[in-house]
Amino acid sequence: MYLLEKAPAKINLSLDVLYKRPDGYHEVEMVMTTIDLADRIELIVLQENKIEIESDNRFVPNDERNLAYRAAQLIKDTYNIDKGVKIYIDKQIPVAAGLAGGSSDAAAVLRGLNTLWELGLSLDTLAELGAKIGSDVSFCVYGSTALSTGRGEKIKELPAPPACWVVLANPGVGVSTQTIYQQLKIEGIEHPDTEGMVNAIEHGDFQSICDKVANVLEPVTLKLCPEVKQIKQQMAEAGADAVLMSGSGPTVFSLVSQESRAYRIYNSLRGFCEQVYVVRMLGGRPELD
Ligand SMILES: C[C@](O)(CO)[C@H](O)COP(=O)(O)OP(=O)(O)OC[C@H]1O[C@@H](n2ccc(N)nc2=O)[C@H](O)[C@@H]1O
Ligand SMILES: Nc1ncnc2c1ncn2[C@@H]1O[C@H](COP(=O)(O)OP(=O)(O)OP(=O)(O)O)[C@@H](O)[C@H]1O
Repeated sequence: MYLLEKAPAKINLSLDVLYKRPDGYHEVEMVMTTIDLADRIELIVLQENKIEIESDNRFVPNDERNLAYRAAQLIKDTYNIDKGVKIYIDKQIPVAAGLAGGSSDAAAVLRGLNTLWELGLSLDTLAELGAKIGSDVSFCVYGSTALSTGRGEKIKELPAPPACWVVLANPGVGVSTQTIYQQLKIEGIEHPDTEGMVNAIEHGDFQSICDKVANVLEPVTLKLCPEVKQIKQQMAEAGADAVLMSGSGPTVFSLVSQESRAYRIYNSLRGFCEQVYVVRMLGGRPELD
């Protein structure tokens, strides 16, 4: 038995940190949406009781450090499954880039194994399981657009933002999420207008969405990775409607209402940046089979 599952990347349209919690995590308020840059996850049921990971990307671990492996292990342990699975990861999302590649792979494995092993679990149950793997996994289980709170695992679905183009540029250096949160100084943060962003999305107001994009982790990553500033400047000069770093970075994205301008930005960054993409925002939730 075999199943193919798409694992789309996310971008943070706004990211606020409220305080550091006693458990070491940070209380956040984030608006996230999925884009059509996606890994392809192939799942093949094995009769032997083991989990195998294979990937074409040398930065992707092939053992229990892989979030996709942990997702399969969690499903097996929770529901006493004594079958195995081979997981092939066709990596399209840059690694350690602030685009939740690993989290989305894990979410795709949760959805896929739910189908393959006929477990009949709801998306809500899969999202609860996902929170045990990582803070971004619950969002990735649902996909679409959402306000995430708590440490990121509490999800309130929002309507899809107005259709637009998203240009992504990654300087080709990975950034550790843990390091960025550790170096954030909570006092003095200029908090994004999260409520305003949610309103803008609910009203389908593209201009207001562009005005309100903000990420409190951006200045922290900027210090470690000055390329982020250069990419932002170049995107703005080439005509982006909005420019922001996603998650803990270092990927920078532009929102652009017109295809021709999106390609102008893309062309201005090619050669300067290792990985540049033009994609669309996705809107809806994935269907369970
Ligand atoms: C930066 C974002 O990607 C934005 O969407 C997320 O907040 C991070 O999500 P993630 O990579 O799934 O994070 P996890 O794997 O749960 O945690 C990685 C590390 O980031 C830090 N972390 C993460 C989430 C959070 N709300 N507070 C934190 O302080 C912790 O040090 C943790 O050890
Ligand atoms: N399936 C996976 N794909 C990519 N990296 C993975 C995967 N599983 C584990 N990892 C490890 O996780 C680290 C972070 O990778 P990932 O691409 O998920 O980062 P990210 O996009 O910055 O995540 P986030 O936006 O959730 O903080 C990598 O350095 C890698 O070693």
